[in-house]
Amino acid sequence: MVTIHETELKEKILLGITKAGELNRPILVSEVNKVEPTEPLAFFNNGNEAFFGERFYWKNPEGSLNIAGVGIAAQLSSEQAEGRFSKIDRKWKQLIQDSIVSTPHHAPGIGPLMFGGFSFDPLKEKTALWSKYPEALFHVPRFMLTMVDGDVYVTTNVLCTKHDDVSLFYKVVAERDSLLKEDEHLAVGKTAPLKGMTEIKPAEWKKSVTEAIRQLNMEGLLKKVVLARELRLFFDKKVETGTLLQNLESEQKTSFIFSFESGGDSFIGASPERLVQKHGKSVQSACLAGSFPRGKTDTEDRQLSSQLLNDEKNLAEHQYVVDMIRNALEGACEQVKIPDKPSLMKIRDIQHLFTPVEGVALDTTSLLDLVERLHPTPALGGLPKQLAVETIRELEELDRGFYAAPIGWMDYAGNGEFAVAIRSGLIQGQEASLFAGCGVVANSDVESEYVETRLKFRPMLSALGGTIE
Ligand SMILES: C=C(O[C@H]1C=CC=C(C(=O)O)[C@@H]1O)C(=O)O
Ligand SMILES: [Mg+2]
Repeated sequence: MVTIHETELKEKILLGITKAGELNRPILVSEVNKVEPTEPLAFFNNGNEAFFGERFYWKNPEGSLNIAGVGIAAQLSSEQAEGRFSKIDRKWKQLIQDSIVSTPHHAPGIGPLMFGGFSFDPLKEKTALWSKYPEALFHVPRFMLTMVDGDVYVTTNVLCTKHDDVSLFYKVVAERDSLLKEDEHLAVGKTAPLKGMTEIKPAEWKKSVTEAIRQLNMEGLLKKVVLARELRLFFDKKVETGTLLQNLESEQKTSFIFSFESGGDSFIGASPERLVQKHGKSVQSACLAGSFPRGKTDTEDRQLSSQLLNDEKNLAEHQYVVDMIRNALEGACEQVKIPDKPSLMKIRDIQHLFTPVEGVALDTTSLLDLVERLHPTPALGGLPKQLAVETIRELEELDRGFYAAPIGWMDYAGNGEFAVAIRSGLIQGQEASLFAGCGVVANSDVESEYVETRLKFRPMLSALGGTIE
């Protein structure tokens, strides 16, 4: 049980209500309290009854930052295709500019923060699958538990309007107390039994890969295109997302673990791929493309690793990503440092070619500028960017929604981090869709690409109690 001895929130909310009247717009009031160690996943689970559909969850691969958001104080969204990144950036800056923030604690990820993401391609025709997720969607949580390097903080965010009164304070404190006083039971065990699964149109998918290979061999501009497909799962009961997150955490220890709820659906994943992190001026990104299976024994695994590091097709697939990320960041950074050769990232179900990227941002560069420049990298779209996205729009049957797009957070100081939402799935009650794609280049082989996508379904499928060869 966590107790917060309230000091200033009431005063600040009353101030917020007055300011909202003066400026004639809602004012965000935010307070941070340090609390006894509490698991963010337990806090997330405590919100299951009262706040289902209004939560998010985030854990970085290093395990140094773990955030759970419950409830929605404010929502920022965009249905526009053009300028959606800068629109969200502007809306966030406006909200923060007038806000009243009360905190003696300063670190990326505590205090007012928005969590959410963007769709992969706003110009792709939409299906019912992603009806709960617009082209850009961010939530400022009502309550947020952040664990930073082992210390735990609760942020309370209240959006005050001129019509509110002091009862708002009592309501918020009662909600927060009930969230924090719940028995912090960690969900353990199994998710709902898996009843069946269907690969969505695998033959059509292979045909589009064949067509992409044909186009890549035409001596045109297109160098690489990433094509993805869907696996639909059916369960006996509603999937417990808290349990799913716990399974992902224990099975995918070095990945970003994320969940973002909207209107009753949950978009969840264990992504190994950082799109970009910005802390102050320091920028980190990563190139992750080129894949081989893991070996069954150490010897076989080492053999596969050395083959991957020397495989021409995978090295080409990887190099396109390195070149594009260098280009994208050079316009927004003073310095960009990238090693000459890739190393390996080995995760439970697969191994990848990996090149880390470091930069120093220009003073004028915001995190969402970097996201816009990078999305989609050739690990998710292809090369050249525009042509690859158009090719995907035409050849791929899947409505990607938030799959393969940026997901993450940005705080009031402009710090934040976005992962690429791969190894992910959309949970819809008793059903789920998992997504996996692969980088197709001129000398790709259709059958091997198909097998590669099967490997990429595994992290989510295993955490949901399924298997695929
Ligand atoms: C598009 C996906 O993976 C990307 C990231 C790493 C390796 C990839 C590859 O080797 O094809 C993909 O570019 C996915 O997992 O759905
Ligand atoms: Mg590949």
